[in-house]
Amino acid sequence: MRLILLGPPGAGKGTQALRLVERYEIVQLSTGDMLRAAVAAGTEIGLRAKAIMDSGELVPDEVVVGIVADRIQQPDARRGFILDGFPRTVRQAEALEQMLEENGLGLDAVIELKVDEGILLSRIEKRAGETPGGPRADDNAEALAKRLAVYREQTAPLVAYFEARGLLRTVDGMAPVDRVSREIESILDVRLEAARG
Ligand SMILES: Nc1ncnc2c1ncn2[C@@H]1O[C@H](COP(=O)(O)OP(=O)(O)O)[C@@H](O)[C@H]1O
Repeated sequence: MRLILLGPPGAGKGTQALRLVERYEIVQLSTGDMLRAAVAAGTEIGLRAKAIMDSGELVPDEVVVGIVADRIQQPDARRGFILDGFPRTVRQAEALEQMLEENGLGLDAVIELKVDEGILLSRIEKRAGETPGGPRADDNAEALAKRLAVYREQTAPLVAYFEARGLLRTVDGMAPVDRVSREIESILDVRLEAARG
């Protein structure tokens, strides 16, 4: 099972990814988490990425594409993966398509979590208060406004991109967490059945 979770910051991608990881025995590949780990470890990529991330802008495509290309080759990704926070631009989506093709792999689904923008700030404030070790540097109103603008401009076009490829499924991200999970699972179970023939 290989899928993408698409949606604005605060849509619930990370929460849903954790549940799907257990159910389908696949790994969650969150480019945000990987970049934060690079920042914490003080690697060259981390040093380049920190200020960009803190402001809510996107890290350059070639940086994240490189990280993902390495990661999907790891043995634990062989059973499948959930991409959370990637792709975020059409160029990233094209690069993904190419790297999957080179590895003889395809995507099973792209799940769009649709939410009202009005609820995102309060969700992110809630997350900031719950994060062990303190809030993320970009979980504040100013960076969120930037992240939302970037989402609208650069990431939202991916909805049409994946729709055109017959991969897009939209789920109501305003519903309670369990309900969202059930909807995603029923979409994925149908795909798995179809794949089994
Ligand atoms: N695919 C990506 N392309 C470029 N930058 C990324 C990507 N994924 C994560 N980042 C950087 O990391 C930040 C945090 O990402 P993430 O944890 O996915 O946040 P969000 O809560 O907005 O989904 C982004 O604002 C961006 O600076």
